[in-house]
Amino acid sequence: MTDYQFYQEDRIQIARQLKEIADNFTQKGWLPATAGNLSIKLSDDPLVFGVTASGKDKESLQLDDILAVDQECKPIEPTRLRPSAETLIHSKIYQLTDAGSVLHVHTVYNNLISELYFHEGNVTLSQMELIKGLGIWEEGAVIEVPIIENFADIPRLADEIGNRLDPRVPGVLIRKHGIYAWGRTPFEAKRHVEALEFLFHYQFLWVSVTRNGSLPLAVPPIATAL
Ligand SMILES: CSCCC(=O)C(=O)COP(=O)(O)O
Ligand SMILES: [Zn+2]
Repeated sequence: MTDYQFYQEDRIQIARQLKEIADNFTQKGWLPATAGNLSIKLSDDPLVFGVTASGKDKESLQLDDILAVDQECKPIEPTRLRPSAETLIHSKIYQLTDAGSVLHVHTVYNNLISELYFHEGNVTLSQMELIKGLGIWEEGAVIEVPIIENFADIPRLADEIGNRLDPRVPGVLIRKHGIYAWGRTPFEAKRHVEALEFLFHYQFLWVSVTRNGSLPLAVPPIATAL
């Protein structure tokens, strides 16, 4: 039996976990138009991880839409699937952090925030209870989420993400593209995506309220008690 065959059982397991996460994010509208890619690490040394195939509709992800790749993003065995075009970013994050899972989603609020704060290089989020969802429990915590230019050249984009990672913050924004977030487990990575998305949504609405003196028209009115 080759080393790679040895991963077989784990690969079925991680395909199920990735599908569960994709289905959940789909309900939230976070994987539109085939956007997004998701991965779970199978082995540290050598680095091997399961990642979604490129161009698949992540809103109806199938278990066989996931393939296992090595550190260079090469499939570990013959397959008709192409790994996500952004697999190099996953590999970079696995190499530089203790991530066991890396998740990437495109949302309207992460795109808005990435453009609103791009020229500052990061978005500062402070004194929000949901910062604890990132595993940061100090009172009055202030964090800065890096914002990277959306380079079309993926090796350049991956290098830039690697250069800007903040070890305390499990996520980076790519300008008018989306977010990469990660965690030691798929559950933790999902929690980090959800916490960051909540914080971006809040931040955008808060800035809209305070800059314009009113809520944006698109915000539904606050429900009144019956
Ligand atoms: C239609 S989304 C453009 C590509 C992208 O940003 C993305 O997240 C999906 O790429 P993949 O190769 O992983 O399908
Ligand atoms: Zn993307």
